This record gives sequence, C-alpha cells and structure tokens, in this order.
Amino acid sequence: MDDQELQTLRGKIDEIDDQLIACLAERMQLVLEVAARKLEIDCPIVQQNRAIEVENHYIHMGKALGLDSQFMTDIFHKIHNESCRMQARLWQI
Ligand SMILES: C=C(O[C@@H]1C=C(C(=O)O)C=C[C@H]1O)C(=O)O
Repeated sequence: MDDQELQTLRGKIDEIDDQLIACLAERMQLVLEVAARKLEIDCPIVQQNRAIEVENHYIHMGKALGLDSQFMTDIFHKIHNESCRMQARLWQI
C-alpha cells in the first residue's frame, strides 16, 4: 500500500468518525428531551427494561454486521452511563 492509498483510507475513517460523533451528539439531544418529559411525569431516569432492549439491539445488529458482542455491550454501556449522567445533570439545574 502506498502513501496515497493510506491517506485515502484514513480520510474515509475520519469522515466516519465525524458521522459517529455527530450521531452521538444528536442522540444525546433526544435523551435530554426524554429527560425533560420524565421530569414532568415524575419518572425515574434509569429505565432498565428499555436499556436492556436497546443493548440487545446493539448486540443483534452488531452481530449481523460482524461486530463482536462484547464490543457492542461495552459501547452501549458507555453511552447509557453518559446518557444517564447527562439526564441527572439536567434534573439538577
Ligand atoms: C433515554 C432514556 O433514559 C435512559 C437512557 C437510555 C438510553 O440511553 O438508551 C435508555 C433507557 C434509560 O435508562 C429512556 O428512558 O428512554
């Protein structure tokens, strides 16, 4: 592989990373909208059933696309923890 090919591949990786980050930011905005609704109806931040449902979706879709299930679980746990932290922070304002 020459330098040009390497640069092209890394450019594509950078574009995908930009999309991932933009998607994470958009997801977090929606999570905060859910948090505002939960506050109105006095509903707990952590919803274990929903979290399990989403985690299973990560695992199944990841598997179908050749991604390791532990990797999918780890990613979802990171996202879920941050999502709950941000919701709790919104509630404290
Ligand atoms: C966003 C929510 O709040 C929490 C965060 C979730 C998520 O990030 O997917 C899922 C369930 C909840 O524990 C929700 O209840 O839908």
